[in-house]
Order: sequence, then C-alpha cells, then structure tokens
Amino acid sequence: MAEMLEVSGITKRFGGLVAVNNVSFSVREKEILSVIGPNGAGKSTLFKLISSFLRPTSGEVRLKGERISGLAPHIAARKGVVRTFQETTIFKNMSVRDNVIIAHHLRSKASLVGFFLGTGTATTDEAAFGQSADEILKLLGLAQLADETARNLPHGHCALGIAIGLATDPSILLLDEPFAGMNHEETMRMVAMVRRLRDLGLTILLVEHDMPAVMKISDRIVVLNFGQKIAEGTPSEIQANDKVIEAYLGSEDEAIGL
Ligand SMILES: Nc1ncnc2c1ncn2[C@@H]1O[C@H](COP(=O)(O)OP(=O)(O)OP(=O)(O)O)[C@@H](O)[C@H]1O
Repeated sequence: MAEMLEVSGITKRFGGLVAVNNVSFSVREKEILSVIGPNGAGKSTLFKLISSFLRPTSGEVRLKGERISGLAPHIAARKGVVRTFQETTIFKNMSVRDNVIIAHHLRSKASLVGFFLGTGTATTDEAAFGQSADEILKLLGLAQLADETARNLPHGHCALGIAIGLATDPSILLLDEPFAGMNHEETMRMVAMVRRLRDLGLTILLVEHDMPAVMKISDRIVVLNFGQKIAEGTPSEIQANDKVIEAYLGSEDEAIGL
C-alpha cells in the first residue's frame, strides 16, 4: 500500500517542555491508523502538527510526498488534510444539510458569499453540492435528519462532523476523539461507520481514548508516551507490547486490554 501521509522526525517544544519528541510514522492509503497514549503523551499536539494548526520546532509532515507542515491550516485542508470534530466548523443555526453543502465550498471555485447571495457559479455549484450532500448524509445514516437544525442534533451525532469533513473531499480525514461522550452502542455504530468509509477508500487518522473502540477500529496503532513513539503495530501487537502495557500502568486511562 502506498503512503498517504508521512510524519518525519517531528518535534514540538513549548519552552522547556518537549511535547512531541522526534516522532516518525506513515499512514498508508486506505487504512485507519490510531494514535494513543496516556494523558499528556502528546497526542493532541501531534494532531495539531499534522493538521498545520501548530508549526513544528523541527521535522516535517508530507501528504502524498508534498510538504504540508508550515502551511496555514486552511491551505493544508485544501490540500486534503482535513480535521473534523471542531465544534466551530458547524453552523449551529443552519440545517444539517446546509452545513454539508457549505463544506463543499472549501473545494469550490465559487465564494461562500456567492452561496449566501445565490449568484453565478455558486448557483450552479449549489445544485451539484446539494446532490453530493444528500449522498453523504445517506451514507452516514443522517438522511432523515437533513432538515434538522444542527444545534438540535441528538447527542452522539458526531457523524455531522464526519459529513462536513467528507464534503471537502479529503485525502486523509483526521478524527479527534470521535467517540468522546458516546455510550457503547453509539460508539460501536460509529466504529462500523468509520470502517465503512475506510472500505470505500478513505484514509483515516484518529486520536482516541476509548481502548475497546481503538482496538476494534484500527488497522494499525501508534503509541506515544512522554512525547515519544514507543510502539507501532496492529491492535494485537500493541496489546501484547510490554512497553505499552508499562506506559499505561498507573495512568488514568484504564488497561490497554479489553
Ligand atoms: N500550548 C501549549 N503550551 C505549553 N504546553 C503545552 C501546550 N499544549 C500542550 N502542552 C503540553 O504538552 C504535553 C502534551 O500535551 P497534549 O495535549 O498534546 O497531550 P495529550 O496526549 O493529547 O493529552 P490528553 O490525553 O490528556 O489530551 C503536556 O505536558 C501539555 O501540558
């Protein structure tokens, strides 16, 4: 499998603290790779480095061979590294469908202002975007909620974040704790959905605390501890890895096993 994303020797210092320390790994095309680690291990910082929300102190990130670290986050997103589950990306007073339509504009020639004013290219695009939005909502099981105001979505509908991400036609989708706040049933539904997206050809990188979900969803796992990569492998390799077990012992996160 070809490499979609390459993280090479990436380091982030905050003053004297090294939050991410010389971490390297690759995400292959059409795989689900999870980054795990005890609290404070550097997962969020690594995520921000990959999505260009933070500039690395050293090292780099490449998408399909092209260096993306150092670019503004919206440029990295346009190039295909799309991060979801940021509350701010959702227009809470608009319908679910309109949120997904608007997200299409990230890759459109028409401006967002054009969309609101209903002018020129925007009108043509809107028909195509509407159709695409409907397909995405159907794929994610959100079709019946298309006209619902985003703020009214029942708890657990993080699927809207994914729908918005998909609308931007990502090369790699970054999921930031997609199962946070979900009960077991919601989590398992979401696991199945994300795997379905992978089967359709999407490449996915996620950070998550829910170990049973991580073990179920991941093709491969990268483990961080104190900013360093301590292991990389399949779920069963990670569960049997002594360094990983040791890192999790005594941490607030429960055991690595199921
Ligand atoms: N902006 C910042 N300024 C200073 N220190 C920071 C900053 N962001 C993170 N850190 C520190 O970097 C380290 C790694 O933090 P990070 O949030 O990346 O870990 P994490 O693995 O995501 O933790 P958690 O699982 O608790 O969310 C921590 O010691 C944290 O306090």
